[in-house]
Amino acid sequence: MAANQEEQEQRRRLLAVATRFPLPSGCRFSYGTAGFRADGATMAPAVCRAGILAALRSVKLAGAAVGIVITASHNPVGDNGVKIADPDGGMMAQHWEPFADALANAPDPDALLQLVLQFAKDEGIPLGGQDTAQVLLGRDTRPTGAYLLDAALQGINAIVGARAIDMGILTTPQLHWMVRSKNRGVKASESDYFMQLIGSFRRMLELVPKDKGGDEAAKKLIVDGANGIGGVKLEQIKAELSGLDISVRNSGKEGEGILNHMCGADFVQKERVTPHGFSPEDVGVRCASLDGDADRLVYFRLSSASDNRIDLVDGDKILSLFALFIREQLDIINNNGGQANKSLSARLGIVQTAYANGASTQFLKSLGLEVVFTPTGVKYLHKRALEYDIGIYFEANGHGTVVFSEDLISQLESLSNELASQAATGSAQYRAVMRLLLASQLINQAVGDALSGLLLVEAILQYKGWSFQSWCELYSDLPSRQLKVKVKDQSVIVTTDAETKVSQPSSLQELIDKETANYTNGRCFVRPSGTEDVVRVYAEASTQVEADSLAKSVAHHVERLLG
Ligand SMILES: CC(=O)N[C@H]1[C@@H](OP(=O)(O)O)O[C@H](CO)[C@@H](O)[C@@H]1O
Ligand SMILES: [Mg+2]
Repeated sequence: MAANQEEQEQRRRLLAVATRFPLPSGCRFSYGTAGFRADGATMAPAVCRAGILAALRSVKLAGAAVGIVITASHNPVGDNGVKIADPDGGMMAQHWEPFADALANAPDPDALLQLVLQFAKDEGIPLGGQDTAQVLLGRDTRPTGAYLLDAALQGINAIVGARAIDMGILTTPQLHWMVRSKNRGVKASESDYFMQLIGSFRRMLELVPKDKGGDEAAKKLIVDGANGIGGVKLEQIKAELSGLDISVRNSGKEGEGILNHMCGADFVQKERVTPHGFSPEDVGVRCASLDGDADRLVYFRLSSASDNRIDLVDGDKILSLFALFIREQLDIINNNGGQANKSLSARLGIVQTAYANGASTQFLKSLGLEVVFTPTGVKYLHKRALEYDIGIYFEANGHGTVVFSEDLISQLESLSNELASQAATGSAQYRAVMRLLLASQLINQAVGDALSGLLLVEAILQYKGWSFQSWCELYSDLPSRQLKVKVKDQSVIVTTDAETKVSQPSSLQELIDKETANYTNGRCFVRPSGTEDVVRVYAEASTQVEADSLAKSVAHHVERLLG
């Protein structure tokens, strides 16, 4: 096609697709903490436009694969959403979010066309060429998933030269992993993903010290699959996880229950009660809970047969376990009889948000670890973690992972080769090097992944010979309370210092300070949610009664000031 014809074709396609997916009146989409989310039945225009956006992103990045995930994570089953993964498997670069918002809210076909043409011109995106973009798509088990997949495909196909590849029904982290792998030129199918997880898990178990493993009861694990895709995938692979005896509840099977309803990681972490599908017979057994798209993981144990209380191990304690394990391996490697040529220089960093329990931060700092804070949302945490050789990040709600720098991986590889060539594969140092290399393969470095996180937790518990109880006892959580306040306009609240302080309205911060000063170990902050139409209030104090009371009084101020 001649250049002019290509341009005409590009215009025609954009106008046609925008005409097929008009924006319903009164709808306003915002790319929020984790993409666009709303009632699934209203999402098609936003998802179609996310398709256009993803294809443009791929053209901009010279045809590197970009991902689209259709999911609303832990939200109720009627909701759905869409988010875009960049070529490295992480979240879409934040400087494209204003364009994402503008595109999703373009009021009519002509406005949409002009917006795309202008943006392409400003960003230097060459439109109209052949084979210019590839977009991988995945969706969770929601009933609106197939319908929204079609909307996304139509959006992608509206960009001339773009190719859509439907990867099927997947966990969110699987799709992120596939995008990352494809762009690194390694095999990127679902079976490659499972092979990597299962293979590295098995090899980690082979490195468990002989006096630690072997306890049959410790192998028993019950997993709450939130009636979502995580349970389905775990059922598929659990027979191959030889060191573990897993049973899946809320597995997503027909008739077992509703997605995220009274179950799943968000429910367990926020409500702190036994999820649906568990019985008094499960008291004392180690349990894990995934969210609806399996990118969050928390652990718990039923405390007693007579009520529904649980002992919770949240993202902060998973992070602490990972940090201890990694630090221990680095210490073993570097404590090698002073052979400087065989040591590693690795900067280990921990990234948390203001929602991290204060006791976890104190614990990590007491180990001498560097702990930094970012605003809420994986896009911030992940980016910060990449600044270290090993960056570990977790949100308290269980979303997190570990990222390893390329440089550290090559240092580890050459150290392992060197030790192997000296017939030192039985040495403690070699085994520690291998544990780190295997952990870097087991953990999903693209994004937080409940399945890979769960396998790393299980491998570490076996390595340390720890029960759930020993893990729980790492430190005691400070009592905390989270509340949601509905206000007229949540965007009135502006925060600073990684969301720990309100800068506007300034009178609100003064009130928070005044209330907090009344409590021993009091800590409190408020911020507008990026996924729900609410203001969130978080409070911590020495007792539960005090944490509740601090949260309540601050919530009251928010209500009074913002209406
Ligand atoms: C307090 C809390 O749990 N906030 C969650 C929630 O964001 P909000 O912006 O707070 O609505 O959803 C995000 C996406 O899943 C997750 O990253 C974040 O941690
Ligand atoms: Mg999720």
